[in-house]
Amino acid sequence: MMHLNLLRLGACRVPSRLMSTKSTSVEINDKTGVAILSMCRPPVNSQNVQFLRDLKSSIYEIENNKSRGLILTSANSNVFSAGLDILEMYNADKEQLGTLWTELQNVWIALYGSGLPTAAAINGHAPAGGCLLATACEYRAMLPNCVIGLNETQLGIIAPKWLMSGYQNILPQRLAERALTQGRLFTTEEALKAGLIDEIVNSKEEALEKCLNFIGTFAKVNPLARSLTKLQFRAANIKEFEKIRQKDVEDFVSLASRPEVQKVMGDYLENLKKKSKK
Ligand SMILES: CCCC/C=C\CC(=O)SCCNC(=O)CCNC(=O)[C@H](O)C(C)(C)COP(=O)(O)OP(=O)(O)OC[C@H]1O[C@@H](n2cnc3c(N)ncnc32)[C@H](O)[C@@H]1OP(=O)(O)O
Repeated sequence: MMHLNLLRLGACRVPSRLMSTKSTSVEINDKTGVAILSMCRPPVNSQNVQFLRDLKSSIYEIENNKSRGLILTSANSNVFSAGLDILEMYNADKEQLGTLWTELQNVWIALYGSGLPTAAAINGHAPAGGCLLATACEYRAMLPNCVIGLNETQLGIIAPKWLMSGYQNILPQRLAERALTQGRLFTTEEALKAGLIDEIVNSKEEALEKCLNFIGTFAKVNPLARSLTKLQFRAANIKEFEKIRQKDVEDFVSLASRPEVQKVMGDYLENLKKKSKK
């Protein structure tokens, strides 16, 4: 009887810390049952194979533990995620490129296809793969003086359709096309104006609070009805992705291993290193 009461009170249903991997940590808010998934691969949460595998397993763990929602954020102070780890794409062989891309696909489908309410507390820059993660979520709160966007064309690579779908769900077609072809990074203020983010916040705490409030708006909605409705909106993108999944890996490998694309990546990396030494 006592055990039943405890369960009703939720006292042992939700642990305060669920799981950690090498590059992620998950905390459950005891009051709300919402999971905060923090990415922690310093300095910039660049997405290598291990990081992507950790992220995927944390997302599924949160989903399987029947949390009430998922908030994605960064444990680093000024970067949400710098996107794919260019060091793992530069001078990599075809097998390594294929594995990296497959893991990026796996994370995207885990997050984009999650039935839970999802929100991104963007407490730093979110270029490329960082923007991909943020736009796979349903809501975004972001700190000022940061950038977000899909800048792939600047690296000589093309964002395939599935990768653009979060962007396309949010931005008007004309703006999305222009931003993607330009490889544009939006400042926080521009992102709010364009509708790419929902709120500008002054601290990570405020970002988390806004995300919690967003997830709280579903408190009185039947979770199954909510989740199926969300997935109806996303079904066409998911179906299309599943159809081309393998070919998409082959296309990426073929593009990313071209000498001219490797050269752009090498130069880009060198510029990044020069900038960080200044
Ligand atoms: C078909 C293809 C579709 C492709 C889909 C996804 C592709 C990608 O995700 S490609 C990755 C694109 N990412 C970027 O263009 C971001 C590059 N980084 C930055 O612009 C800045 O680092 C950032 C604004 C995120 C943060 O700026 P700072 O806080 O000033 O940090 P630093 O620039 O000094 O960087 C610190 C340190 O990290 C290294 N770094 C940064 N980004 C990456 C990265 N993506 N991969 C690997 N390494 C990265 C940077 O070189 C510095 O290293 P050190 O010089 O050794 O300190």
